[in-house]
Amino acid sequence: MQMNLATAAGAFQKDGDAFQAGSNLSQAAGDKHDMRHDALFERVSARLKAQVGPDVFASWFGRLKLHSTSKSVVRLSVPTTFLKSWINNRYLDLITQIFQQEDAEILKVEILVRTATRGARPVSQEEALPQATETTPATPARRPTSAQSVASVAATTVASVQRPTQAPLFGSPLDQRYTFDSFVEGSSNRVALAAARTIAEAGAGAVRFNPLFIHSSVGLGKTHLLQAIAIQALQSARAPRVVYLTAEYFMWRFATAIRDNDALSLKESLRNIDLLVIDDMQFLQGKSIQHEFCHLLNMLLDSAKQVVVAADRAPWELESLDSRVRSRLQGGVAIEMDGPDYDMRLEMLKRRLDCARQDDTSLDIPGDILSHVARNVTASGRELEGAFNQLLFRRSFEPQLSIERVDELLGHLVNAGEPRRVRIEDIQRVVAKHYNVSRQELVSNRRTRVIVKPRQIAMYLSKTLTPRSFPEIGRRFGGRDHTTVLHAVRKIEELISGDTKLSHEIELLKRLINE
Ligand SMILES: Nc1ncnc2c1ncn2[C@@H]1O[C@H](COP(=O)(O)OP(=O)(O)OP(=O)(O)O)[C@@H](O)[C@H]1O
Repeated sequence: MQMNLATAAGAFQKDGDAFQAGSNLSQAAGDKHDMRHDALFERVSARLKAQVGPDVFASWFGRLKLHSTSKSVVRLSVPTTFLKSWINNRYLDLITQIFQQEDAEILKVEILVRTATRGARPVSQEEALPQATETTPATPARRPTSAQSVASVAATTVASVQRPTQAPLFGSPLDQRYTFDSFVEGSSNRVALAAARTIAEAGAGAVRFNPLFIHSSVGLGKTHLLQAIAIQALQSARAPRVVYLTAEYFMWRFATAIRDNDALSLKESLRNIDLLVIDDMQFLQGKSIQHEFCHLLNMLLDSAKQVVVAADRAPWELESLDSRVRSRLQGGVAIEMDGPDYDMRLEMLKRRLDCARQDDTSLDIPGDILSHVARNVTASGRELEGAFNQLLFRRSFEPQLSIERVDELLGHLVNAGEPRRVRIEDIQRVVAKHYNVSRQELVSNRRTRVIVKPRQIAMYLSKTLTPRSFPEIGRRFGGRDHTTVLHAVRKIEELISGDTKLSHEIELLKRLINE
């Protein structure tokens, strides 16, 4: 699972690279900024970085570029509509202020979307599509018309926060503790959080990423984030009709409706929702249920209603799903979340303690114990929650918990779920050595049999031994498409099932890699 700061920052910047070439061209064609302005931009960037901190800067401003300048207007460009909207909403005043401190003549700063600025024509929000993330496949996003803007969703509630005048539809219960306020932000989830907030707040002019697909391994906050979207949307003045469901609940509800001959009215009630939030998508099963879901998805997306989905894997890896559902889910934006780092884990524990203190003000867990737990319980938010509950429970009859005692109590959680991290480079090195080829050959374009098979085995091992996504593995093998990796993994799986020699060979390679 990899959504570290660099990839998070890169996630919305895919077209940035495409622009690089364009930018040179446009400069050759006489872009209106000179060395003086470049230096000004550099100074402003440095001050901005100092002000917002390197993490935030890397996430949101890493690909901010100077586009053009006139006497009083500075135009900056970013690769995606999402970034433009984000910066406009949150940082434009600050950026303008810094520019003005550097050059008092500057009156205005404008942010443009880069791909669209290539032709020197700033595009409107409606024209610019949200760009795919690094984990988004090439399938082009559908382009809703401006009249279909998700930003224009109107409103009612469905789940637990209901407007009294509206009859509720249906939904899984929302946990009111799962809010944006209680969600700890960090480099591993910054992009997902930003996208989630944008959808929940979606006012006029909001950017559309539809469907938004959030994926991560277990316990990393998908449910928390999805519920936060639903809760916040329900609180908004626009009062959208929100349905939050787990895939299992959807299945159960549809199966019951079909059994009771009530499917029509259920479908009718779902027609009018504005925001559909579906959790644990990997559990959606059954041909007819998937057919219904596909129908609902098509209907909502076609009428530009927002859909948010979470699963434990990327949309194209949801192999049990009907290909039409999968394809529709791939048409939006997929964002992967990674595990929390130490600072995030510590912050999660502190927030939990603050929360617990609201019920019992005498509660206290010393800072050194909290940081010890944050350092050692690394697997996921869920393990951390378990560790915290253990501490709280124990503390009531063992008030003086020592670090040693904490280790004893939490032994089963320490480093749980985190086997030694295997790196793709290690896999490539071991496989290359074993098959007597070079690492360069493994990642090259050569398609001779002696290279292709080891390459496929290395890809297979990368998928099974690391949490990397198909696109990421593809990139690490010479920039190949994710479908090539998928094909390799399937091929090797198939071969292993009928070829004992190969299966032993792979077991041996696994042992060598893990040594
Ligand atoms: N960034 C975060 N900030 C605060 N709490 C978090 C964060 N990430 C995870 N948690 C907490 O960790 C616990 C597990 O998170 P959650 O249930 O949302 O994970 P999940 O990704 O949906 O897992 P699963 O795949 O098993 O459904 C929850 O109590 C959640 O509040």
